[in-house]
Amino acid sequence: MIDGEWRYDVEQIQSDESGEFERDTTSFRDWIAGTRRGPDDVVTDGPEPEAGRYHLYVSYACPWAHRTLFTRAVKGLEDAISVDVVDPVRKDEGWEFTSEKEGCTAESQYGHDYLREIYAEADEGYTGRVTVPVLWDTEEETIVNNESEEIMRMLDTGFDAYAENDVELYPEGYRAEIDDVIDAIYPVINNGVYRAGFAKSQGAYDDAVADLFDALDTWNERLADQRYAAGDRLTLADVAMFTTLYRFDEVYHTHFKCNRRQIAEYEHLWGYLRELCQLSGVEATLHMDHVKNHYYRSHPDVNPSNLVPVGPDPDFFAPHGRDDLPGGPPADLA
Ligand SMILES: N[C@@H](CCC(=O)N[C@@H](CS)C(=O)NCC(=O)O)C(=O)O
Repeated sequence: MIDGEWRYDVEQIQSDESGEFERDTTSFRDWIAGTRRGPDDVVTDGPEPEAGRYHLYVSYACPWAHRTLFTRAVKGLEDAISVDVVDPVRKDEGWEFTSEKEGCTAESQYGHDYLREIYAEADEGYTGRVTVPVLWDTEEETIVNNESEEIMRMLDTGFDAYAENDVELYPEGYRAEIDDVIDAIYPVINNGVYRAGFAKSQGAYDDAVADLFDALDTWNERLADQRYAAGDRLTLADVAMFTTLYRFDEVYHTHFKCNRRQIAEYEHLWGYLRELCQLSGVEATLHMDHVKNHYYRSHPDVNPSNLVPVGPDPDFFAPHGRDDLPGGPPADLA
């Protein structure tokens, strides 16, 4: 979108001169009062946390949006924060609301047909990409924030008064480690799969794949005797890791050519992924049909046939075998 106008001529996949995928930075970056940005950084101004005031726009397909849904689910914030779900397939008009399709909803605030209209509600001269997730403030009628890493922190740290579950994902004593893990895995794992899949040169692809599998090898070893990404407790670091691992074998391995190994071939990463899928509330956030339909049918440059592969159909609900490791899930999620 440029100056509030939807543009059809913008490159879907942006890259630099070496062929390396370049992700735009997001532009709505406000914070809700009382939430925690970092170990020593509690937000003092901004809109107040309230039940029923904030609304999420998500795609079930998107790993970034999935972070916000996962956080909302494990905290038990479903009644406090409402959600609209876009059509998984993104075509020329961008993210669309098609309530007749399985798992999709109408746009509940204004009855809009496209997510870009929500961006225009927030800023009629908006210039930038129209991405999910979006955290919407129904009182101020604007976008609070459209950066998943920040939204998950806000949902975790600002809404305990309205949460059904006693789950803290950014607990004292773990915060520096959580931040380190989130920062470390972003370029090589979370964005690493995109760097591989959207590379426009062999060199950029080779570098991305090498970084990605080096990181997965390291994490597989680390998770052999460590239950979660930042230690013995479930934290935001796991949320960040999870949404990429969940899509890996079905999508990134094939569609993004991250095919040195599948997650199912890594004993500890695979058990870890299964354990997270099996936490109470998480299954409702898993929509592999949306995931596969989105990736294989929304990137004509990468998959011109638009065909969606049948497999490999991993069994995320097979026993995970991690109960003997120190630590474990919060009681409300066991
Ligand atoms: N940095 C953002 C990235 C969000 C993002 O790129 N979302 C994708 C879907 S997976 C999107 O909406 N892409 C639309 C586009 O780039 O035009 C975040 O973490 O929230």
